Amino acid sequence: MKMPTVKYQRGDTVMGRWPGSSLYYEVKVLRFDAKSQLYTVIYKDGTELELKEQDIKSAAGFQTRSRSRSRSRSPGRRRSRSRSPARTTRRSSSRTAAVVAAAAITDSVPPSRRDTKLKDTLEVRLSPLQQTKAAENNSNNKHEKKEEKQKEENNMANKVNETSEAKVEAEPARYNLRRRKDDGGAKPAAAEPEQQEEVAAKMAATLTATLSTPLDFGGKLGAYFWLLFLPAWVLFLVLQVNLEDPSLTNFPPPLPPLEALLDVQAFGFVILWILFQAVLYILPVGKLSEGMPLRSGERLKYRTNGFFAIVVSAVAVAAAVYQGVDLTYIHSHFLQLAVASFLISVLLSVYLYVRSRYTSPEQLALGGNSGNVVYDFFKGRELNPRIKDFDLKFFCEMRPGLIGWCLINFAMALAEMKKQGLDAPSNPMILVNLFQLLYVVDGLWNEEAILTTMDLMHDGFGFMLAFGDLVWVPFTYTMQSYYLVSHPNPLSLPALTAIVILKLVGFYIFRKSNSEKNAFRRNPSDPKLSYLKTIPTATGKSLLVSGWWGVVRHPNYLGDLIMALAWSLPCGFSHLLPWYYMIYFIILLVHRDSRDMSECRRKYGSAWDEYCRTVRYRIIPRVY
Ligand SMILES: NC(=O)C1=CN([C@@H]2O[C@H](COP(=O)(O)OP(=O)(O)OC[C@H]3O[C@@H](n4cnc5c(N)ncnc54)[C@H](OP(=O)(O)O)[C@@H]3O)[C@@H](O)[C@H]2O)C=CC1
Ligand SMILES: CC(C)CCC[C@@H](C)[C@H]1CC=C2C3=C(CC[C@@]21C)[C@@]1(C)CC[C@H](O)C(C)(C)[C@@H]1CC3
Repeated sequence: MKMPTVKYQRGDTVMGRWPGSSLYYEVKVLRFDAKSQLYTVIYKDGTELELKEQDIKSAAGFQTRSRSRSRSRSPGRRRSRSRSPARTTRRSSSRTAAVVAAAAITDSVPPSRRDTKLKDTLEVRLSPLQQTKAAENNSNNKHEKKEEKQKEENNMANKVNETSEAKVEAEPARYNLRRRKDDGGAKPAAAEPEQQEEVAAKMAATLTATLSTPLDFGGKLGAYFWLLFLPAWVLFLVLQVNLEDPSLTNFPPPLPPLEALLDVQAFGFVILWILFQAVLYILPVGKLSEGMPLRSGERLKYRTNGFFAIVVSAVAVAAAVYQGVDLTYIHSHFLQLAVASFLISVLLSVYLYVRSRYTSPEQLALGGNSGNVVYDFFKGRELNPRIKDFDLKFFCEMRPGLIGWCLINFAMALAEMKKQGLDAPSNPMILVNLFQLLYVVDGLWNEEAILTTMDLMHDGFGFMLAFGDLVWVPFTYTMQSYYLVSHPNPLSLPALTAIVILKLVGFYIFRKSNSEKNAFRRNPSDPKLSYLKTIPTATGKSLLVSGWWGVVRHPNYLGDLIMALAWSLPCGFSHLLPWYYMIYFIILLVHRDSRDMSECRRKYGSAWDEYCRTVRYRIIPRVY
């Protein structure tokens, strides 16, 4: 059969870009599909992929270009020394992989900038891989005294291979969009040594690309701004909500004297609360869940007993109230409690920053290592800071602030009864309490699912999250209930019913989509998910492209936003303050979405573009 007149013909040997990377490999053209405008090509190892014309280069032109760049050890040059583009001697695979990655990057860089770019890449980005090389050297020297260290380092070298193998196994042989049920015929590429190296090269390319993450949150200047603005904003909100007529025009609000802000007793209560949660966290109750594989291939274990923690906390609070403890103290000392939590979050962030200076590079997050002290302090450097098995980031994100949020809401309900002379909390107060309690309990019940979220997988633990978890969540997410204490807003039955329905719809979307992604990430071949379509990526992970994740790119954000709307509606429209959460949340999620988009584009390359072409909207179908 003759192929239609197209640029490359069947049987042509050309260079095909590996999806998601800048690496070009020698491939043979098998066919061209005029409808999809895709070439089916076959790699030397038998892998078949469908590529677009722009991802293919003529072999002749490519070799000429490669030769002229021979000093940067381009793919072309490597080809002349080994049988396949990424094939090198096994011993030096990791280092070579990194060089391959670095060389590949030069492909996309204009010649004038190539040298500097390559130099930067090698200097700045190779530290974990250099360690791997060091591990190899160490393992050769059997008489070295530092046996422990050697073991550790050898371990790491092995892990690179283990991950590679896992990835090769997971890597589907075709780059196509179809139901996974139909995958029967598609054999995964065999895990041969040279393929491990090839995958290591791909991993290195991905790693190198990801490490060059641009600074976020407005960069270094932005970090200064947020460090000052965030605490000031909390202070502003707390002072406002206490006023008879809270309004954004009351700016600046009357500032209380310093001694009114600092309260030793309030400080003590916050410390006690955190310690109480810490004790519940370390109790050997509940499941030990595995986190997602780290860059080293290791999987950390997390004690996911959050539901147990909130139940015990509720019992303890009920017992305290029964014993006559006046929880309205939380309402009357809200500002002091917020200031105490703020101080604790600052101390924690300083500790986190200092300890991150002594942590090995592979334990750092990919984004918080800019070299600028203020930016790194704000963004967080270490990915999973732990004291023995105690995971600080996981604990702070899921326990004191989150459960504290419910405790504060409950205290606000008591304060409302006291202030308004009611026998029971008002309907709006009950709704806000129940809605937010459901949100927190659900988060704790599905605690394992947080292990596949951005914060746990990608973000370092620094001021932003420490402050977010310990101050922002408990002291600003409670604005609606605080507001209702002194601003009653009676609701009609139809309004109440409509709000409840809205909340349930939002919750359904939120829960279903989060669970779908979590189940898929944990076990991509889960038979229960076999009806879903996926796009394979060069990293070995696939992307869901049907089900909830085929409706919009962040269905979980959509559900969360609908719920946020249902939390503000009970407070009515007289003031902007109870709507603060809704406004903040739109900004947070839109920013988070774009952060995630660029991260995924870097990680998954053309597969991500394909996903975005298939699923066109980000959060709201047909709108955004
Ligand atoms: N109440 C609050 O204050 C906040 C609540 N949230 C909620 O927390 C939850 C988690 O949010 P967040 O961590 O931001 O983001 P997600 O849970 O949406 O996680 C994003 C990650 O999911 C993976 N992913 C993206 N698209 C796909 C796909 N098509 N198929 C498979 N995997 C995909 C990617 O990671 P990879 O491919 O590496 O696995 C991506 O980095 C959300 O429900 C959000 O609404 C978030 C922030 C604040
Ligand atoms: C201070 C900054 C402006 C913003 C800080 C952001 C943090 C407050 C949020 C980042 C991601 C979060 C998540 C939850 C709480 C808020 C923070 C920490 C979450 C634990 C709430 C409960 C949910 O069920 C969840 C899905 C588990 C959430 C995960 C993300």
